[in-house]
Amino acid sequence: MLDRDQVLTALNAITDPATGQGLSDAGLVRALIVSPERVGFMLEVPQDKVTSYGPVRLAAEKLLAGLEGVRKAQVVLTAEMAAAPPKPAQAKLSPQAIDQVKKAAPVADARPDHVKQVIVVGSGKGGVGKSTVSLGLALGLHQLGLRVGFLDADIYGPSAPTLLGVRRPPEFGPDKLMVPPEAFGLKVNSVGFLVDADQAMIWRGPMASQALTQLLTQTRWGTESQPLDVLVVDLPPGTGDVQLTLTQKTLIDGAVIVSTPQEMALSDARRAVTLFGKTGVKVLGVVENMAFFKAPDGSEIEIFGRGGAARLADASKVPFLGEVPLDPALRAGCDDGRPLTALEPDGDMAARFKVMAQKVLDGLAADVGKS
Ligand SMILES: Nc1ncnc2c1ncn2[C@@H]1O[C@H](COP(=O)(O)OP(=O)(O)OP(=O)(O)O)[C@@H](O)[C@H]1O
Repeated sequence: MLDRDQVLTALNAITDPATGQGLSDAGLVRALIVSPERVGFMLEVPQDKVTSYGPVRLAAEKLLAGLEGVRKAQVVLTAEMAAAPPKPAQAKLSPQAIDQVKKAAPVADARPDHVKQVIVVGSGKGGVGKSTVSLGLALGLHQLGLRVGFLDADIYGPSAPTLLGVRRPPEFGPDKLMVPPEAFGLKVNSVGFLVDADQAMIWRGPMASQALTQLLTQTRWGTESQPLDVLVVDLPPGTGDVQLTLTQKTLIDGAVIVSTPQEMALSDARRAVTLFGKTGVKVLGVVENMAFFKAPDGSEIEIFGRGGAARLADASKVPFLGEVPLDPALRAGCDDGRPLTALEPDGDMAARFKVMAQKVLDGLAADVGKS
């Protein structure tokens, strides 16, 4: 089977009319998908040159279709995003830096098409269970009867394909939008579907931001007749440029912050609460993950301490959404692509996430339609 490098090399046989370089070398090949069924990519060109690149798109598609073993080839022509805002230092932004970025690039005032509400789930620190909690919340919202999408925006460590056991990349529809695969009732898209995890890890800020923008705006999350009620976005950890890009690309209705009980995690979570507050995003609440472990005798062992997230929420005057216990079954479900709360919708874990989902809904503007 072809690999990515072979495809990128082959695409260099087509010349970019603007630079005279091969398409790959010119950096025009984005979101390349090489799977046994198909090869495709987004040809991303400056906004004012989209029409003139029509023949290049056709040539690229023809070239891909002619490669050995390729059954289906698809090249989508897309306009480049507006220039990225001045790149803040990764992670830990000072309030002054946030203010500067805000001035440079205004906050978005619209959501992706046919999406009623967008919530983001963030954490100051990595590894605190943000993806696990995001997915639990998304499934909880779905169990409350909403149409829910799950966007894995963790560019530096996409986990949705593993968490949900979905390996199939999205197809492109006739409207050139990605049609997200569905899993456990959720519409899912992830940077992990578009690139190898190792490749995503080395992306620089602006590229990561562009990939995120494409996932957000070029996915058919809903339709006119069946709009998505809530899109849950699992952010990368930290308070860096991806978080800020998002506030510039979509209206965000609220943010949920996940923390473990340890002070180190809490101080980073506090920073995340501040970041969203500064960028005008309503903080819907804080979740304490790994709050305790329930021993076989029923006692609750507080391995990492307990209650810090509730105190943080209190001090920051935002809601405390609830505790998630440390549970080997939750971990196993994540590793196997069979989420515990979907498999046991009446279990204790599902009940916890449903309560959190309800609190999230209570915090959102009341126009989320149940359908
Ligand atoms: N409450 C829990 N009980 C048991 N295991 C958990 C729990 N929460 C998370 N885990 C496990 O901890 C690991 C890290 O979780 P997860 O990937 O959700 O964290 P994360 O904050 O999204 O990480 P990062 O963003 O740094 O990649 C995973 O193996 C997950 O299954």
